[in-house]
Amino acid sequence: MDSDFDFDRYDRVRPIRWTGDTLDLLDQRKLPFAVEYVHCADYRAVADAIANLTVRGAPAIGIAAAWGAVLAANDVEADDGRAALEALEPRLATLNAARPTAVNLAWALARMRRALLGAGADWRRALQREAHAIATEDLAANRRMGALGAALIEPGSQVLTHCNTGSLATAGFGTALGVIRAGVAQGRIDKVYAGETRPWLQGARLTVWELQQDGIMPTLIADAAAAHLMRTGAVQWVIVGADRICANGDTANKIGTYQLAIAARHHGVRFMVVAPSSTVDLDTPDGDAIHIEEREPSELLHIAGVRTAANEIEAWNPVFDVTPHSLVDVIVTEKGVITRPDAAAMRAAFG
Ligand SMILES: CSC[C@H]1O[C@H](OP(=O)(O)O)[C@H](O)[C@@H]1O
Repeated sequence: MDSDFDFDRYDRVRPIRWTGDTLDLLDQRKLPFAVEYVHCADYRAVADAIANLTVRGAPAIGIAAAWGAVLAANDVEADDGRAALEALEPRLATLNAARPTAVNLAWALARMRRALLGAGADWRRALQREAHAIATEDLAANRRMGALGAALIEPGSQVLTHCNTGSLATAGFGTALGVIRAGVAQGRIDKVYAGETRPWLQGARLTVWELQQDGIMPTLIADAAAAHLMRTGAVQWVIVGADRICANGDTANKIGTYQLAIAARHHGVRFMVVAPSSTVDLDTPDGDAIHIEEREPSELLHIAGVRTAANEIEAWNPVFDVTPHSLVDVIVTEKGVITRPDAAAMRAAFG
């Protein structure tokens, strides 16, 4: 992106703040009508905040877990990093178990383990440095992806996005929403449609609010309106994030992404997945191997605490789905753009 790109104008939200003693997390359960922070003083509070979606978004939960590992060390005495890791391992496992689908949790905690194994008596500083590096690298990756993804979008385009993949889901700027921010700033994107993203409403509550902070006014649509919108010819790209990208290019993302990809292919709308390389998991061969998180049915049966479905019924609430690589036109990471992703292309890019 041009050196004069005004990131400050297009990146005003920070969901994660390390104070030196606590991890302060913007409570995304209360947005857009309340801006409140939860102050986590120990690793259990961080694990709970990840599990209950106080903080959410694949890169953001990895960053939160990294700072959770720093908090976990507060009452640990050890002569070096290896001894500290032995004492910390059960706590890292608690953090890792908070949510299963996004690989970024495991990736971030693996980096924290490596930092400890290489540390001597200064292992606490090594942990803090690593957590800070993970967040700093994520922000830089997002800004790089913004430039790479926006360059693929023809001026005058209109796009559809799903869920929230912005500053709220990352260290800042966002993944798919970072591409959209950059595309708007460069005059390539004229209109942004945002899917509401039931049942947790990340689109209606988070993406719309986040873009408003930047002065970008999206158009909200019901998830069920997406295929009809594509049929009208109104959008040229569907741009989404990812929680795990497999060795063959299959991607797990927010529930509803798979049907967007099917509709996009049927209507000749191009489909872009944007995620940092920390979301790429070459150890997972394909989408069938991904653990899809299922959350409480109550999240589907209520909106804002008000029951919206008939009483005494069953509900099934998977919160991710898998889009096969064959339906993805491009994957954008900070390392580059992969066109028509498949196992060979993933090996060439990341192997
Ligand atoms: C850049 S965020 C990636 C990903 O995370 C979101 O899921 P959740 O809100 O449940 O954490 C969504 O799938 C985004 O696309």
